[in-house]
Amino acid sequence: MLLFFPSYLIDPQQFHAPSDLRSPRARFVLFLLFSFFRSGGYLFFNRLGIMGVVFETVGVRQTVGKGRLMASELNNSNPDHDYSKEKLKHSSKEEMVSTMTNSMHRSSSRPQLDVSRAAIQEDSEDRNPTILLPNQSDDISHLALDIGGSLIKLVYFSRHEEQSPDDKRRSMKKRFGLSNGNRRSYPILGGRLHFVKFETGKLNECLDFISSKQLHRGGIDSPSWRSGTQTDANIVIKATGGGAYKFADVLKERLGVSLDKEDEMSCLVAGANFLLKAIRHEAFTHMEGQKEFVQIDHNDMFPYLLVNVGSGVSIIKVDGDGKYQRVSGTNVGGGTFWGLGRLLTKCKNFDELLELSQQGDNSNVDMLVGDIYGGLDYSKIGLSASTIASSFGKTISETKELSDYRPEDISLSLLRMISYNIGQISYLNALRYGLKKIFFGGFFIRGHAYTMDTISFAVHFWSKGQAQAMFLRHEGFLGALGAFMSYETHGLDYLRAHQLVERFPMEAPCIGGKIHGPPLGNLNEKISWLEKFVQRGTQITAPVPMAPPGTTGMGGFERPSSRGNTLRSDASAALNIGVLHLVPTLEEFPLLADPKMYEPNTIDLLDHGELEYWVTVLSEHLPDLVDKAVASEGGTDDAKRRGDVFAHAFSAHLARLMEEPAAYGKLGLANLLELREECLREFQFMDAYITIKQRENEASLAVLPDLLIELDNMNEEDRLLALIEGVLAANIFDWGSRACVDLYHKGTIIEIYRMSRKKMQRPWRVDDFDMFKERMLGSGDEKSQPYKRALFFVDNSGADVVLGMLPLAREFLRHGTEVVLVANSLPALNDVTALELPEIVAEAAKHCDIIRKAAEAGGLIMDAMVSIQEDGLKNHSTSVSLMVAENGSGGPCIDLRQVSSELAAVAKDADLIILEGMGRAIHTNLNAHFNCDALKLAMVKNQRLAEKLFNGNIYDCICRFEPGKEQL
Ligand SMILES: CC(C)(COP(=O)(O)O)[C@@H](O)C(=O)NCCC(=O)O
Ligand SMILES: [Mn+2]
Repeated sequence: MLLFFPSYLIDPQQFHAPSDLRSPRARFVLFLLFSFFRSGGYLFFNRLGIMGVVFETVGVRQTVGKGRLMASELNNSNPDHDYSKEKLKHSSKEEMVSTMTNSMHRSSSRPQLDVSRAAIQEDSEDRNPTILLPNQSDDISHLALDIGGSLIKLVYFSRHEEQSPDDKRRSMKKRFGLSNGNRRSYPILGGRLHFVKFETGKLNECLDFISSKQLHRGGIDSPSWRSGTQTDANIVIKATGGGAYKFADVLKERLGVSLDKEDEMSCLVAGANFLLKAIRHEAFTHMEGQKEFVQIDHNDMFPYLLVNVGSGVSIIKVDGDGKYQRVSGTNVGGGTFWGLGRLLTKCKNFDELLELSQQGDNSNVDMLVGDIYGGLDYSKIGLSASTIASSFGKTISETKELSDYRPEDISLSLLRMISYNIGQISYLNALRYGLKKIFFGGFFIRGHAYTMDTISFAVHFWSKGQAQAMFLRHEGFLGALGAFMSYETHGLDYLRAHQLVERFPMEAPCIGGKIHGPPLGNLNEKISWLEKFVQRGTQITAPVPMAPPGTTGMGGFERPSSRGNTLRSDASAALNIGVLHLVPTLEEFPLLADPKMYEPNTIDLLDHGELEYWVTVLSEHLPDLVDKAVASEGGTDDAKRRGDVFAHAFSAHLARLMEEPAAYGKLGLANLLELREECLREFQFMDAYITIKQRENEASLAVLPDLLIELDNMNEEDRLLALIEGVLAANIFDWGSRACVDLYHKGTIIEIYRMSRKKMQRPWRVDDFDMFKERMLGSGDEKSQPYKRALFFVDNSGADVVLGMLPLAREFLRHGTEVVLVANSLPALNDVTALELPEIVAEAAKHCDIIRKAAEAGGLIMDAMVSIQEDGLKNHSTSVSLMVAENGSGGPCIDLRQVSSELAAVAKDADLIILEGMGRAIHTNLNAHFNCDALKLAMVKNQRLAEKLFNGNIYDCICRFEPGKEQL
């Protein structure tokens, strides 16, 4: 059998030599590293565009006196571990890392690297700067209000606080000749849209909120606010809703601002159109407790009926952007429910009333068909005995007083009366204009399952299934969003779904869009808030106990089943609105064969069993992850505190999603895994696996030269097989897999390799190697055309990239194929990032001419080494290039609907993509089709997944080769 791994890999002593500094090899590696670091450093441009150089001295770790280093020892979460010593030992390296991460962790979101890069105006080469950040556009207003009868809705914009640390990559991109393509030259905001609501009766709370965040002045960080150049008297805020008239003077008095009043209907329509076009999972149906997101065809969106259920109800026929007609309305709306409900039940607020309805039985209040017909149906006209003949009808014929009725029953009766009525009137208007699509918005609905089911039922029943009721996740914010859109400088019109990323911060599972008390200013306040929340023993997602299913009149319809579901204690928290991150540089991956049909996730988490399984896997992984995260920040008390709160926050998200899987939009495994990374970043854990990654990189780089020699001694065919085996085997080093981490505790790296290698016997579980080989090497005498450009979607640090993907890349370079290593923009588990790759490649290049020349040609070596002299680079060799591109992701999977513009640009000339690892090739993209050839390589490191997808076993390997659609 072919021994792919060099013989010294079999000897643990040897293998670990680089770490224990005893072998000549280790000394050599140290020497190389030393000279590398001595001679150079990491180049950054800070946000002002001033070049800063962070020098680094030797940063290689020692594990002196250890003969046998368990893989798990790479984990520095060992309880005996002295974090402070570790910190001291590596201070210089960590300083560097912290320089990088500090700049990075100003962003708690998906990478917005390009956005900030584009902001650098000194860039004279970009004649049409594509994106201007808000700090270049003082005139952009940041707040819009919709002041309704019951609620005030705020939409405000916050600019990205961060500027990217890696402007060196920006210059690299230029060197690749990657232009920003057909970008626009008008300003687009790079930042975040926030959605917040207050009760109108608590206007002062709302004004305090605006004032403490200085939202009316463009936010605390705005240049005009800081410089004091803007006086409040000049500030004009867009506002809509009746309160914009009623409270104009109060706002002038309290904040000194004037309101520019926008027409309410225009705002509703503008808000709805924006949401339907720009947010992928905005609209959904809700029938019998089942929520299903609806894919809106932007080319076939109009006409539709928009029903906005606020205090009153407006029914608008929408024919296009700015084209609409208010065709009807009803005065029986949310205000009616709340007003009557308050009088009749003494409830203190809308949500309390809504919650009460959960335990109600309306048949105690409503007159049913059966009450009239002696318990019988009126079947001739299709009415069952339980049909509501008359809402509140029972209360007239009896001699009871109000106090004799249960508030719960009254509340439910009211809710049903109003919901059916709205559903019915909407249907009649849809019928009147021949419309099939009815979108319901407004805060009456508040994501309340029973309300939505009731409305849906009415529409479905009366239209005999011809019309469809759909709801909007941002239901209550249509008007405020429309008012925001009316600023001429907002630049939002052109944003599309792929440029928006919705993030759910810590408080999302706890409070939704509702604000209690003063805003949380900084991380510390957030942490304290969550700690209090936890201490109070508040069950963040406490379900309300439900009354046993009661009787009842069904108002012409059968009972909507969602009534049996649990509801959150705070019904308004069911509004699942995150913060919308505007990332204008994200693009759709251009090689997707059918972007409209593309679904990144392989596993459907709508299947409750799947969701439960994956949530359990992530929960079980949590303690270990917290250990790593805390250790990565030096194990300080502050880090421990952040670690605890992170665990609480992430658990709260998981609990929320278990309760309502569609709470944050359509949920796939990729989203769940990315949520974990985002949550870590929110608590400023920027790279939990940094130490592990560095150590594995060092160990792997040390053995790379011998591996290359061994490979070079093989014939072409054997080598190709060995290379693919190498990629598959090395994918076992995955700190996100429970089984693998357990393995690292049980054996040495080498033992794990051995096991992994044994698995390499073909046929693999999916084995298209022969097809791939034929495409690469041809068959018989017929040589095949080499690929022009291959995109390597790399996965993990250490052996995976160094001993797996890099040698494979080298083989392609040898064939004359240009290679782009595509890596994460932000850290996720032990995945290698685009920022880390140039250094790794530079190290590898020291042992290999092919890599060196190609990396020089691609500008990579210069990137990691001393001088970035752009002029010098223009004359570099004619060898094929090895390049690096960031993928735009900060998770272990990849959604190809939203990739960095850099990746989109390099993809245009690619004729092969290689997706590697479980996250990118199995959890996502297993079923994706491309216009170019695709090779999907991964080891399946989860038993259940192996069984489910491949009818196989854990550690099975997948080598799937798919000729591109255009080639077929
Ligand atoms: C997070 C991962 C997708 C990373 O795998 P990779 O892409 O590195 O091959 C994978 O480790 C995973 O699915 N882990 C969770 C399942 C488990 O622990 O079995
Ligand atoms: Mn990975």
